Amino acid sequence: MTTQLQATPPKTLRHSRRRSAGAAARRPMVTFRCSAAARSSYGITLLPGDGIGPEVVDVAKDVLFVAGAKEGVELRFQEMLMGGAALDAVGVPLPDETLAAARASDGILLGAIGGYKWDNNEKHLKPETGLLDIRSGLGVFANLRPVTVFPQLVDASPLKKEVAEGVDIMVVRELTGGIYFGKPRGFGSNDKGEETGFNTEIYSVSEIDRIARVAFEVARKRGGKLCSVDKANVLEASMLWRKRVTAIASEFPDVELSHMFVDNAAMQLVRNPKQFDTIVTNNIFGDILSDEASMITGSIGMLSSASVGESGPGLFEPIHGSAPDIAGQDKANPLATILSAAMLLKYGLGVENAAKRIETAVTQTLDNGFRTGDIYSPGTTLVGCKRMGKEVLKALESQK
Ligand SMILES: NC(=O)C1=CN([C@@H]2O[C@H](COP(=O)(O)OP(=O)(O)OC[C@H]3O[C@@H](n4cnc5c(N)ncnc54)[C@H](O)[C@@H]3O)[C@@H](O)[C@H]2O)C=CC1
Ligand SMILES: CC(C)CC(=O)C(=O)O
Ligand SMILES: [Mg+2]
Repeated sequence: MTTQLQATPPKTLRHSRRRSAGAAARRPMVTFRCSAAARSSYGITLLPGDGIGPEVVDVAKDVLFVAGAKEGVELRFQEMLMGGAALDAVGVPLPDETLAAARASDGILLGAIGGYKWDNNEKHLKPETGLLDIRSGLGVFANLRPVTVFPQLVDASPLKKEVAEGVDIMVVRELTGGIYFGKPRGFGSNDKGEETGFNTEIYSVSEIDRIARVAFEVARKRGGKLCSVDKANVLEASMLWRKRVTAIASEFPDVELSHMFVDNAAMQLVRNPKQFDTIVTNNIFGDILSDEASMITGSIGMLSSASVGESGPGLFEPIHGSAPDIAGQDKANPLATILSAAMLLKYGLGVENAAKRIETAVTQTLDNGFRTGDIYSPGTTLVGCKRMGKEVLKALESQK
């Protein structure tokens, strides 16, 4: 299935202008939609990465291919090196060829990167640096992480049934700014000669405004409620964040905006997650809160994500890491990556019917009682990563 890719990537976000009068109406608005002309053939870059990454991508690739074919869409795959696998093969975590191939493709499906072997590498030779570089290299500043409790998995959640059931949150995480990218950063020493390590949390107005607009757009299409999570009681970067999110709210009078400090948000997600509809937050808070929120659904192995920018292909990946503790044992839950493939079809290519097919096949597989270890509960059938993939494929193939 691996072939050469064609260029002409679709735009995943586009700027448009409202036609009505008024200052707010004249401001550019980011619209979260695919603007690609419908085509029948797309090139997808696969970045399996490390640990369980290749296991889950292998499974999701087949599901993606079949879902596309069912809708008359041909998907051509090209696998590229990334993360520790790239370090071992060519000495860098993000080879130029990988970034070029990703940019020239129509969508990117990434597994996960990282592992003990590279943990003590210098910063520029860490798999994680490759991940940050591809996100910024593609300009995918908006990371959407849906937190959806499948009714079949309510018992897998560590929360009480009445707290977990029906939870449906979209976390919109800023992905290419903040403390993961801020300068100065590094190691130094203080006036006592003690070694120090430091990073910088920094956001500009334009970075906040664009992620806020995406989040308001997303909230508008969902339950109309947006909660902005920050630490504006302490951090200057958060004070600016809150000021700008509040200012952008005037462009979206139909969306109800609230603000919450991140420490409270972490607590509220466990106490009463159903109070949230859409959450917008910075890079590091979004990283941490989405891992926390994943457990409401039963497992981190259930959470997919879509990362999109103003133009160019989107990056689609499960929110989990390379899980070295279970790698190579066929224990990984591939559903987060399979659902990321569905997001690729929906947000990346605009082939919404194919995305729905995958979602239906996942639901069917859970209805049929198949569970990997992380979402297992008594009375269900314990399967490995490969078998789970086969069951999803079977459900997909049985669709008309
Ligand atoms: N996007 C990425 O590629 C990410 C990479 N990482 C990297 O991954 C490596 C491991 O990091 P950890 O902190 O252990 O986080 P992790 O997300 O890899 O694993 C945390 C725990 O969740 C379990 N888990 C994760 N995904 C699972 C799945 N699909 N099915 C079943 N169980 C699953 C793991 O077995 C582990 O017990 C590190 O090198 C880290 O830097 C971490 C997060 C994101
Ligand atoms: C490995 C980090 C760079 C990122 C991360 O944990 C994430 O994006 O979820
Ligand atoms: Mg993370």
